[in-house]
Amino acid sequence: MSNPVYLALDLPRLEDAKALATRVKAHVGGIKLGLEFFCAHGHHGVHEIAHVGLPIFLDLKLHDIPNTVAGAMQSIHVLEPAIVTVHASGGRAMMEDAKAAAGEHCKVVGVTLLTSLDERDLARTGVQGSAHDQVMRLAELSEAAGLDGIVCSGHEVAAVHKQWKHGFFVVPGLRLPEGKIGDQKRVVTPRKARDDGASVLVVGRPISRAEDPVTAARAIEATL
Ligand SMILES: O=c1ccn([C@@H]2O[C@H](COP(=O)(O)O)[C@@H](O)[C@H]2O)c(=O)[nH]1
Repeated sequence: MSNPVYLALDLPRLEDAKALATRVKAHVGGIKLGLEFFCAHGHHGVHEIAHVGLPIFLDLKLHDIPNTVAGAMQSIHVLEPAIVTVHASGGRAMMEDAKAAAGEHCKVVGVTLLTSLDERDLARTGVQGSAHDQVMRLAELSEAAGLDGIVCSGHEVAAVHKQWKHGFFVVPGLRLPEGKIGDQKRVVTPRKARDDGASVLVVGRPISRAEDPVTAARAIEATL
């Protein structure tokens, strides 16, 4: 079985990002490039990281009117990403158009509720009910729109997996028991997320900010 861990390269300097990806590449299954990286380094940066030889996950969390999101998907097509994210709250038409504009080999997944949010945050955005219900609702909408899967926390992945048998589930907000949680709120261990049905485990700072990133990546790998 291939390594489900994708390293989130949330680093401002391209040279540092390349060096880290090269160092840990034997212990992760892919590289996730998000907004911080893409805003700083764009297509050039993605090409540079692709030279490391691992699948690229573009976590751009697209969220706009359908025509604009479809245009953005077409613009990143040349980068041949394995996975791209859109916000499921962008609605069914937006997700349908995003999927239609994606390349044949690119999985499009819908972000349900960010792992940095909890029920209180959700209520402040005007959404009543539990985090669990919000994730289940947006998972259903993502499936109806033809997406490949969703992004959710490890708290919900077992329930989503039960409802969407062949879905592709990306789980960030992962920490070993002794790890610093930081700005994340809905957190589980990588092992629990995997056991509950996650397809991809996103790990950033527990590796990128570790004193020895190779040892940290190996320690996570050893738990799986
Ligand atoms: O709900 C979400 C969606 C995306 N992310 C991204 O995952 C990584 C997590 O980084 P850590 O350093 O391991 O906390 C980061 O790139 C986020 O943008 C998420 O955390 N939650």
